[in-house]
Amino acid sequence: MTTASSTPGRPSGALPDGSLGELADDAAPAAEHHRRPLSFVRRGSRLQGRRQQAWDQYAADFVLDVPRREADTSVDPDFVFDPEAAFGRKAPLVVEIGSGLGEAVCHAAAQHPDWNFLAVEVYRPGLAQTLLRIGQKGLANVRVVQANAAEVLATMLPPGSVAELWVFFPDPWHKTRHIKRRLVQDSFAAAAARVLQPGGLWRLATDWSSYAIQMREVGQAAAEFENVHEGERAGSDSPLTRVWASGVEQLVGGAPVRDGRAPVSTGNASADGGVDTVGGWAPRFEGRALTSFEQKAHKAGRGIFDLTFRRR
Ligand SMILES: C[S@@+](CC[C@H](N)C(=O)[O-])C[C@H]1O[C@@H](n2cnc3c(N)ncnc32)[C@H](O)[C@@H]1O
Repeated sequence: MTTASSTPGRPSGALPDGSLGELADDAAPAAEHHRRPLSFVRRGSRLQGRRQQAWDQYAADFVLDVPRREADTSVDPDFVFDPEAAFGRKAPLVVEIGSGLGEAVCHAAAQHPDWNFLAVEVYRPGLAQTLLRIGQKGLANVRVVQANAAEVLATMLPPGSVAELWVFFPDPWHKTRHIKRRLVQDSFAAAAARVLQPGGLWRLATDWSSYAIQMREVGQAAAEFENVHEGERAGSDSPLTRVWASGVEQLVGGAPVRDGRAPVSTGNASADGGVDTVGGWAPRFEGRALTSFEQKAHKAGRGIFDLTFRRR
């Protein structure tokens, strides 16, 4: 395996600073939807110090060299990943989308040396940090790819090749005008269904109630999935009821919402006055390491929502 391209490209439609700007996704034709980098804005890809060293030392063995289409995070739609060739063995494949600094994927890979793990992330410093962890832990069962998850799911992964798909703390895009950028929406569920094997699990977690509700709706609306915890943790046992009652999401940056301004999270009101009668929440996934994102959420007193859907 060779390293992924180290020359940052620019997605078509991107601004000179590499960001997509406010109008870029509005301008995208519908057919191009899955390959538009809607869910992320480009951040610096420069590596320094230990991260650069880790990249130099480990990228050749652990970073997938995928053919690109237009940007350094795109994947040529004709490219199909061969897990057996990449890992040198046949084993259940776990794919983590938006793996960040690699905390969850590397922890799980150390716990399950008999499984293969693929970390999908657009942020190069995050991947370099993941390589650092791979090296420190001496892991042989992790590969990483710098790529837009939507394309990985739509074309790169073979159908039915994934045993578990993980999406932990995806960017919440909580402002109403940004909600369309969220990763987990109907098109994502269809792509997840394509890659998961029958009986395979799609695990999700978020600390944003409005995203949690959206995830629950997306999963329950997809005919290919069943909620493993249908109806569980409803009413006073629901993390949603607790968050609604706590008012924690009525804060912006720790301060109360100013008059006339929308609360951070939308959709907080329900017809029955703030009790979640639907439920369907999973217990906290014990295989998920406590990432820095989740720690920050705990510190701020935010609720954590877990969901698990099974591919029919
Ligand atoms: C809030 S962070 C959470 C990281 C990690 N899952 C955790 O719990 O610590 C979300 C991550 O998703 C990545 N991301 C966002 N959109 C993505 C996409 N379309 N494809 C791949 N990664 C994406 C971001 O770069 C970011 O690192």
